[in-house]
Amino acid sequence: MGNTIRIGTRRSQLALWQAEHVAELLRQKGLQAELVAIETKGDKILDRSLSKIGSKGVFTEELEAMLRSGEVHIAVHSAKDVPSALPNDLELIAFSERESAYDVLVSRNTTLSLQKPLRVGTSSTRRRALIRRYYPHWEVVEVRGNLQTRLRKMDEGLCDALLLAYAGVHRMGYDPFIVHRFDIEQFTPAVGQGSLAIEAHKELAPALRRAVVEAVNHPLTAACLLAERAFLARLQGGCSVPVFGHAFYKDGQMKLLGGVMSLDGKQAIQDSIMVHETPEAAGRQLAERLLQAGAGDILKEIKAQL
Ligand SMILES: NCc1[nH]cc(CCC(=O)O)c1CC(=O)O
Repeated sequence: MGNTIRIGTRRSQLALWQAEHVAELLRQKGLQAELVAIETKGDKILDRSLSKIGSKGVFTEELEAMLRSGEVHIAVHSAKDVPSALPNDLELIAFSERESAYDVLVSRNTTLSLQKPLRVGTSSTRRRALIRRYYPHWEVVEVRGNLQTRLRKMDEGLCDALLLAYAGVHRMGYDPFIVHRFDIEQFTPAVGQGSLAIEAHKELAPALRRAVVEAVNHPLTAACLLAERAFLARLQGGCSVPVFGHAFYKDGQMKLLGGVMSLDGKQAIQDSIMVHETPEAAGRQLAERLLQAGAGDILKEIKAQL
């Protein structure tokens, strides 16, 4: 191929780690790769909660423009940050092998008791709702920004602990500050959590596209992500809505968990499905089941509140 594959990425340390991870996977296949890092709208807006910015894709728009102009061949995203509906001319061509998808509680105080009242920082409505439901004695503090910024805010006293994705905490080397790991069945992660999505223009040269898929795509993870994203697409939940979905393999069989929760955590509709047909069909089917059980009313109420 000869040419260097240019990889578009955000500029946060986590995004750079992730893009470098993809570059490394490409290099292991004998390809050349370099990063092109930019600052996105989502990185700049730190004073408003993400749920209030409204449109999804605040982390992806600028990278998508670079895919269209040809400045980069592929863009690396946290799969969780990619909206379920993509622009018509772009597609996700690969999903990396998923890191453990669960959420963790991070604190400098490693003897923290979860039974005590705590001020816990998050900016995710999913995590806020889950805290309200399962840890009602905690106070939720809005803490935004990249991981380093959030940790600094915690150190400045804004909160006692942060609720975060293990994947990011681990990639940044903050494992020593993990004080609790949440159960996936109870504290179900956001769709895509822990995996990286590779986005490309539909007209990317076929040989290049094939090489990237070959080097980066992890078929079992990709199958899970297809189920989760079909589930999310049917419910039209973005990162601003407490919708959660997580697929995994157990004994060679895929299982998809999914649910919707009201912002105050009081109403929850959740269910699971064993995936026998295509992952997409199972994702849609689980979403239909939740809608029949009343998830639509919860979603409508949430959208009116935001
Ligand atoms: N929306 C922020 C975001 N997007 C991806 C990750 C973590 C890495 C991952 O889920 O792969 C995070 C931080 C967090 O939720 O704690």
